[in-house]
Amino acid sequence: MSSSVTARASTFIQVLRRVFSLAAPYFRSEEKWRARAMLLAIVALNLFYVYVAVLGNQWYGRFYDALQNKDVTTFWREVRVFGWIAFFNIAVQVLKFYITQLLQLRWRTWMTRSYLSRWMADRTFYHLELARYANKDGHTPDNPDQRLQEDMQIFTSSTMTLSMGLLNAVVTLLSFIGLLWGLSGNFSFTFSGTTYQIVGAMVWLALGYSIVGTVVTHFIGRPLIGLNFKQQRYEADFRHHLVRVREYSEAIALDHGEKVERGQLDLRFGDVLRNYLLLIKQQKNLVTFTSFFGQAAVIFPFLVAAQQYFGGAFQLGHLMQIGSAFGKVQESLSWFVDNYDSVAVWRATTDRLTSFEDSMTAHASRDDALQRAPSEMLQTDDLAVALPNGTPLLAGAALAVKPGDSVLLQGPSGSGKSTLFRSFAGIWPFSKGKLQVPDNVAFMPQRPYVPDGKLRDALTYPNPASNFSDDQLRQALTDALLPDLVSRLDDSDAWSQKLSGGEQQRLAIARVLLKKPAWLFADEITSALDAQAESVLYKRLAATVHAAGGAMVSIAHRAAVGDFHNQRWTLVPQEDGAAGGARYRLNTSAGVQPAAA
Ligand SMILES: Nc1ncnc2c1ncn2[C@@H]1O[C@H](COP(=O)(O)OP(=O)(O)OP(=O)(O)O)[C@@H](O)[C@H]1O
Repeated sequence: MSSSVTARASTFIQVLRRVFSLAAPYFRSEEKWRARAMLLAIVALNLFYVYVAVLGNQWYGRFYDALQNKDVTTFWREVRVFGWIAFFNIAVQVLKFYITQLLQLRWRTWMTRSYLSRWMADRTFYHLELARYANKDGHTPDNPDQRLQEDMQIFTSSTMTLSMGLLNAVVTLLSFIGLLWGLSGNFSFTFSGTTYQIVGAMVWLALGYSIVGTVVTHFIGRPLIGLNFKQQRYEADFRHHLVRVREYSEAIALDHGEKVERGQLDLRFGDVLRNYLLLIKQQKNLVTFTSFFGQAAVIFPFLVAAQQYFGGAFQLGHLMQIGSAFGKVQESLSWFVDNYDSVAVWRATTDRLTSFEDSMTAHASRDDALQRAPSEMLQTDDLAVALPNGTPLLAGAALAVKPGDSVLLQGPSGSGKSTLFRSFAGIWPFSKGKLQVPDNVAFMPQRPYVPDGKLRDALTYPNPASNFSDDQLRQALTDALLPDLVSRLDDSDAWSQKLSGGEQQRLAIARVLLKKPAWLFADEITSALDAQAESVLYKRLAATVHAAGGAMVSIAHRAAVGDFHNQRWTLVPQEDGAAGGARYRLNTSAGVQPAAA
């Protein structure tokens, strides 16, 4: 029993630590003075709110006594006093609400921006995705979009609401417990002929009542934490799949994949529903208990004090004061009971944000096994490339590309050509060895990213369109064999959906012709183009990089592409157990045998 209590206490401390490490950075940030001032104001308003409640309780005594004594003068005076109490009550509530909301909003803004910066920095967003597919153990966070959007909103608002609620409860308890102690007098009862007296009986009763309530609530509500955690995850998975259907709408429609997608959506929505049902059932039990607990608390103090009241021990005002003070003490002691559901959601959110935070921190402090150095040429030494699950793909590669070269990289599908490019680009974290890379490099992936919006922005991505003149933009489109788009620079559209595959490839080539990099790594950039366009564009690209004093390395399956290159590297399958255990070895000695190779 005691070991389980110790374990719970240490879990509770861990949760508090997590909350602190998530919350503290904002209050230490460049906005700290404003944030602390607002927090202080909210605390002060909360304290004042409790003070107004104490005044309200005293007012109860005077007002009901005036009613009982039929004292009209006091009655009207107390009505005026009530007006003031109500005025302060309302004013404090409004101010409290407004400042709390503002602080929440600022906090969320700061936190979201800071997490976004970290997520987008150092390719964290890409590496976390790679890690997630590599580790199916659930340690890497799912749905970062949800963490950045929904979880941050819940965390900041719940942390404020719950912490201020708790503060309110503690201060209310401290203020009213003394009051209740004074009001409750001694409670006496006779048992086996002996009369016992309990000092401050009402306080002890409120305490006992609330402790029982808290324990029972915790017992009934504990599964809610895990269920809420899962609920947020299932909702995010469902939303994510909907977004994928939207993104790949055309491919799905062409494949007649509606039925499969519908099945997948039903599956994910099924998870949402099943878990939600469990949540509802658990919440129903909790609501049943907390409602009973709340209702019983209304009548409980009157039942206890009735005997003394009818015996003439005190007046109606005193009885009403006892009822109200008992209510306040019990309410504050039952803070946990009333907020169990919110605490469960808040804790699940805290866990999700902590795991996101941890994986970003781990990513930032990782050791890069690939040593990169700047150079005039591309050179690798003992380069090893593996898959995210650790399977070696390529080992011991020693490569060199000098300015003026143009290299064609070939090999079976899935042999690791694109992954080798990812290593050259420094984005593949599963690479080892030494790599020297020149600057002024452009990498062209198999599937170019074409953002929605104005065509000029898509053309210059990721640089601002204002870096280039309209003439330059038009020339690049013409050179990339996209004359029809020349007049549409200011048109806004979903270009990734509207442009054909070949047009998107030509748009990516136009980007390169515009930026004029010295080094170019091109991955299947003309696979959707006809032979004539392929020939024209490769020649233009080679001329661009060579004019800038660099070189070009291309991946292409089509043998004809060999005509535009003077060297060939080939990925050749290795025997099992060959050096490094890698699946492929890179043969760089083959010359280019045009077309027929
Ligand atoms: N993010 C990833 N997670 C797990 N495996 C991956 C990932 N990316 C690539 N791979 C695997 O690495 C291997 C090499 O992939 P890569 O895309 O480099 O091949 P490729 O030679 O360029 O193929 P293709 O000619 O078909 O484009 C493949 O087996 C692929 O499944």
